[in-house]
Amino acid sequence: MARVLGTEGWRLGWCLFLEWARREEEQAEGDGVVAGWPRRREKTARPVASLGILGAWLQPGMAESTEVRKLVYLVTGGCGFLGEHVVRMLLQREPRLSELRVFDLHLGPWLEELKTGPVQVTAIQGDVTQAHEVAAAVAGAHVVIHAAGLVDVFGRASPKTIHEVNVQGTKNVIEACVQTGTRFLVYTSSMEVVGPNIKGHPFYRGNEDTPYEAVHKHPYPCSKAQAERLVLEANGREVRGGLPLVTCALRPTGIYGEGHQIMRDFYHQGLRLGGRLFRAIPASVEHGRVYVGNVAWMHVLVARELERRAALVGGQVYFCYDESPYKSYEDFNMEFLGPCGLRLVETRLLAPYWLLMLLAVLNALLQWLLRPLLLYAPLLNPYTLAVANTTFTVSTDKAQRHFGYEPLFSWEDSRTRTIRWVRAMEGSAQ
Ligand SMILES: NC(=O)C1=CN([C@@H]2O[C@H](COP(=O)(O)OP(=O)(O)OC[C@H]3O[C@@H](n4cnc5c(N)ncnc54)[C@H](O)[C@@H]3O)[C@@H](O)[C@H]2O)C=CC1
Ligand SMILES: C[C@@H](CO)CCC[C@@H](C)[C@H]1CC[C@H]2[C@@H]3[C@H](O)CC4=CC(=O)CC[C@]4(C)[C@H]3CC[C@]12C
Repeated sequence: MARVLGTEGWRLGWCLFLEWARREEEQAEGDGVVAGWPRRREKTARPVASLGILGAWLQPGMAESTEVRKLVYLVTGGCGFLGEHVVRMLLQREPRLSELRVFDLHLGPWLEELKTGPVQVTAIQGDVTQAHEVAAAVAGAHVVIHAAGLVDVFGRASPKTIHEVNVQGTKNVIEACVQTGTRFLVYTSSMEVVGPNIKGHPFYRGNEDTPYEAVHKHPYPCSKAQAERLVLEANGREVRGGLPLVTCALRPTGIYGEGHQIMRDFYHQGLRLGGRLFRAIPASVEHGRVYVGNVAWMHVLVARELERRAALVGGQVYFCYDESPYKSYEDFNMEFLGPCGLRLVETRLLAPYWLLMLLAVLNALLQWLLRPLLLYAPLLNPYTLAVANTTFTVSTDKAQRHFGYEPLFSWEDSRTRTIRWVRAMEGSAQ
């Protein structure tokens, strides 16, 4: 009996010691803050429950992998082209994730298949222009990746709508962070906040510090520039609970990869034209492009590092870059469309720049005339022609220096994946 009691007593003592150690550890993590992260409202189930408290000691690796799952992320625009890649990347590469909230005006059916994994995926159908919807989605999140936006350079939406979604929507996200105590905000900005400007000045292999006269007229770049400014100005604002907000902005150049709608449009246009696309832009005009997987990876990395390197990363902008080659917009597209059976026909003599501009202006005029009857929104308009026809490329290592970014996908990988995706479209939606 004494012996049994002795054993029980030893066990009890050991358990009490472990419990004491656990509480000490939690205490050390801070009051309501786990190493700078606000603690989740509901308590995460302790990972070693099935093994008993000793399990934590018996299987430290296992305990570690589940124990760390305590972060809640929110991705706005999570069902868009980039957003979907960010969502999938977070699930694959953010081991501390416990819940992933995907907020979008239009939810994708593919979200369902993500709901079976270890991370709770919460789909939220909502509108960033509605402050209360945004606040409800942000409440309790540790990190917000704000990728929702109205990407329209074709005149489909009115300038007012573009402003409401891109500027007011971003204001709502910032205010929601401040009100609910969310400390970390990553904003998906765009190269367009810099240029090309309306004067057509080239930006050749520039970086974040390259002087450039950023002059905008078009609603899309105007809205992105305004929204980016708001996000950067919000860095350091006190959020609920008294801690400072940490923000940064990522500026992708032209994103490409699986799911890219404009690539899809070019592919189908080529098929309609008997497997041909016609060169309109001189091959010497370089246009910066970056693979969607690498843009997503940059978001995941910077979101992770916002806390650890708040002083360095907070309030900063980073161009998104990888090993994609510098080429003209059309030549770059041919890297994928060529292997899928399209060819680029040289028409420089047939279509000089003045003629293209004439066509572009005609398109704009037609769009305006037809607006009361129908939406005419072709790819070619004076703005898209100017962007495609002005060199804009970046060469920088700022993201590598500040938060250790290296592209996850090589150029070969990015190319192969994109070609595979285009090939998968063959025969499908033609
Ligand atoms: N596609 C590109 O080449 C580039 C895109 N960007 C930026 O990346 C972000 C994502 O762009 P993409 O994925 O290309 O566009 P996308 O149109 O595929 O995705 C945007 C997502 O935002 C959602 N959204 C739009 N209005 C909303 C609203 N009112 N409330 C909630 N959700 C709303 C859309 O439903 C969509 O799922 C945007 O902020 C865009 O400005 C930046 C540089 C280049
Ligand atoms: C003249 C046409 C003949 O083939 C080619 C027209 C191509 C244009 C539709 C694209 C050329 C450059 C693109 C833009 C650029 O990549 C920068 C962008 C950044 C963003 O944040 C959103 C998208 C875009 C404006 C992108 C849109 C399509 C082009 C204008």
